[in-house]
Amino acid sequence: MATNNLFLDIEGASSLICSFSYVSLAMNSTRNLVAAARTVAGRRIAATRPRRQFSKYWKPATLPASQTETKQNGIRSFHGQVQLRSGATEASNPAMAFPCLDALESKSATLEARSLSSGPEPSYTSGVTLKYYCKEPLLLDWGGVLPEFDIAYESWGELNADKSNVILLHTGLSASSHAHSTESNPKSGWWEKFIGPGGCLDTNKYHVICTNVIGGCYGSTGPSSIDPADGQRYATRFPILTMEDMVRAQFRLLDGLGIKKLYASVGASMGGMQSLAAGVLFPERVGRIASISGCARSHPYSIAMRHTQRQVLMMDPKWNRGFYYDSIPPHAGMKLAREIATVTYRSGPEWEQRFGRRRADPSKQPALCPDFLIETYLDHAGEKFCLEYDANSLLYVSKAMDLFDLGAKNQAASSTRRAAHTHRLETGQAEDREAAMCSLTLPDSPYEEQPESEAPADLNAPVERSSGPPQDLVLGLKGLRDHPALIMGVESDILFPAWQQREIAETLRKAGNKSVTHVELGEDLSLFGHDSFLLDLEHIGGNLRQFLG
Ligand SMILES: N[C@@H](CCO)C(=O)O
Repeated sequence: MATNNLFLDIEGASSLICSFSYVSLAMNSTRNLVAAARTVAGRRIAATRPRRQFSKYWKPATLPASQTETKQNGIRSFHGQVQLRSGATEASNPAMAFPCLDALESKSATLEARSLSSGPEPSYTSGVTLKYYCKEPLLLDWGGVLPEFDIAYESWGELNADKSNVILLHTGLSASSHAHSTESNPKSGWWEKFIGPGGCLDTNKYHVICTNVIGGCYGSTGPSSIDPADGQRYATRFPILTMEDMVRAQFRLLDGLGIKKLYASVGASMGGMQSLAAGVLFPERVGRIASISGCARSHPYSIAMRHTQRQVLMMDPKWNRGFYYDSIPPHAGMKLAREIATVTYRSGPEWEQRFGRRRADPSKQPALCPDFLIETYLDHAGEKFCLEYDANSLLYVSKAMDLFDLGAKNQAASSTRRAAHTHRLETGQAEDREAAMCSLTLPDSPYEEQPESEAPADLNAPVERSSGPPQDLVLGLKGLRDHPALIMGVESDILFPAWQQREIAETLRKAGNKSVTHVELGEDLSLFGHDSFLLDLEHIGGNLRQFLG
């Protein structure tokens, strides 16, 4: 039996009205309804009254006064109300209602019923796309292999005769290839206003291609795909990915389409990382680069923010170490992860203007569930996303972002690893499964705080600016010295802060690039933080249009 939507109302000292509804495939007898109500109520008040006390003291005083049954998609839901009488002394204060938790349980119940009646059915899909199937294996940077893979992609604008007008558009973390509406999928895309005839990505001139990244869940091969080796979903048997792996897969698509060189590689956020990586990996095949709100390597704060998202998700028991595809997806963990992510995507100043300190309903008592408008906004953002995107994709793609580092040392280490793994594949040596498994162990002793230096630090002292970008990055980006580059950032971005785009621009210049355009949008122009790239057509779009010519 599953239960949901419980509202508790303490009436006086001795009775409790328990409204309940639950979905069930079988249960409908009056006796069971009462039992359901008691179970539900007992669970809710367990925090203030241990359950055994509950069963001892709270007895049904009435049978359900009314009960209704609804049926949707073959799922039967029962709703009713029962009065329970208490024989216990009252606590000093009434127990609090938690509608936000009830809603979560309700969602679990609905999903459970759905999976029982119709089998698992992932809701993350963006509609019709083109698909490129690559039957050649893809060796990944950390030694994993995809024996074959699909790339979902969409395109807009005519491809010219010599295929020289292609713009490869890279997505942010959660976007699909659907950047703009198409004939087969007329829904608005995530850059609907940026792409089109005469637009920033002008489809009168350019053939724009956007792909879903490998590791994703919108048609490209990812953890929810079937492993051809055993016919089961990869789940967390999917190998660790890097940005460079995603870009290599995209270039396989370009090979398949006969496109030798891009007019431009364009992307924002994670796509801003990839637009640089494309140039670094395939300098001869990329004409120009636009990297918006991106970086040349992830910094610890952004890794930390993604770490917290992954942790809340992995702590959801429904995540089940990644093997949830036959069951209920970890929607609660996903919801929380998206709430944290949303905090990093927008900006304090925007929320100051938009929500201030307003509460959703100031006439009500403050609650521990979402209450301030900003809380209800985050709750909504989490709710919207939690079943749209595959949880394992979030883990893999976000980890790939953490691993991003275009510094020369990291590139060299990656090349060495790739050479060893290529040799293994070419000589047909079996993989050493032990070595390929994650052998990370927790440290024997917890992280220890380092002792403070003797002299007290002056926390208000101005931050010393280093004399220039790190040499490791300069060496790492030296292959881009001849590529015209647009590097754009937004002052209110806390996830990819503006200093990271300054760093890219300075690094490119130091590497000898004389065609770097660096634009930083101040708070007076763009208040939307990291997500400005999705919203600010005038400034983000305008500068991009100018750069592309
Ligand atoms: N809000 C964007 C930003 C991260 O790229 C996304 O979810 O994709």
